Amino acid sequence: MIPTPHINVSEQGVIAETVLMPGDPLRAKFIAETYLENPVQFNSVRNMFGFTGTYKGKKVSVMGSGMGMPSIGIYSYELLNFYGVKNIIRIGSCGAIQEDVKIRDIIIGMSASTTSNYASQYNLPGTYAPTASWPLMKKALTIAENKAIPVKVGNILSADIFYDDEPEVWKRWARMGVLAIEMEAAALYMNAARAGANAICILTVSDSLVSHEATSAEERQTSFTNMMEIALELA
Ligand SMILES: Nc1nc2c(nc(Br)n2[C@@H]2O[C@H](CO)[C@@H](O)[C@H]2O)c(=O)[nH]1
Repeated sequence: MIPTPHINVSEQGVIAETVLMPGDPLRAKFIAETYLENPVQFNSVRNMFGFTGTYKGKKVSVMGSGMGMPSIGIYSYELLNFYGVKNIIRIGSCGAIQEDVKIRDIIIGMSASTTSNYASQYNLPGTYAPTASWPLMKKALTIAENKAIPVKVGNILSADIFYDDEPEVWKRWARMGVLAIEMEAAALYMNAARAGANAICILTVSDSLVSHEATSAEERQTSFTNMMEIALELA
């Protein structure tokens, strides 16, 4: 059923089997123009830009996911179920909730706890654990090691709320060892698992709820070089 309601592509093969997904479509444009050879734009529906090009000769696509699980839930579902995408690599930003997780650190989400009800659609008789795909995790860690890029790997929280009415609620998640908060990974991991495909979430820490430090919006968009190198090599 293509084109899908949110991606205006009518042929298979226009979108690569591996798609990088930043939250911000402007960051997808920046990545395509900065890192890909011969990038071709394939989507502009609702300004959720998507591009396909090559990186070191490998075909790869990059497309914005939007903020929040409803948004990444729509785009990743269509990519995985209607466009033959096999691997989705979320590249994003997050807020640290551990003392030893500093701004600009790189985190890979081994699992994604969540406050979302996204899993309720599967009617499971228990608590599902949204988990990154091991083949992508193994390769990402090898790439990071070879490039001497330090990464922290662990449980992250995919929240539905950015401005929580109880501002200190993150401390309860921190007590459980959760490294950082973002708003997309859990839905991506569930969609990928349900589609028999692979997904991973590589994040740069752009703010800390512990130290109250934050990087500027400009820094968020352009200074994620290390994360990009891992993600592109992984693709
Ligand atoms: N809920 C939440 N999301 C965050 C935070 N820091 C960052 Br960057 N994010 C991510 O950035 C966007 C919100 O600014 C969302 O897409 C989240 O994934 C944070 O402290 N909390």
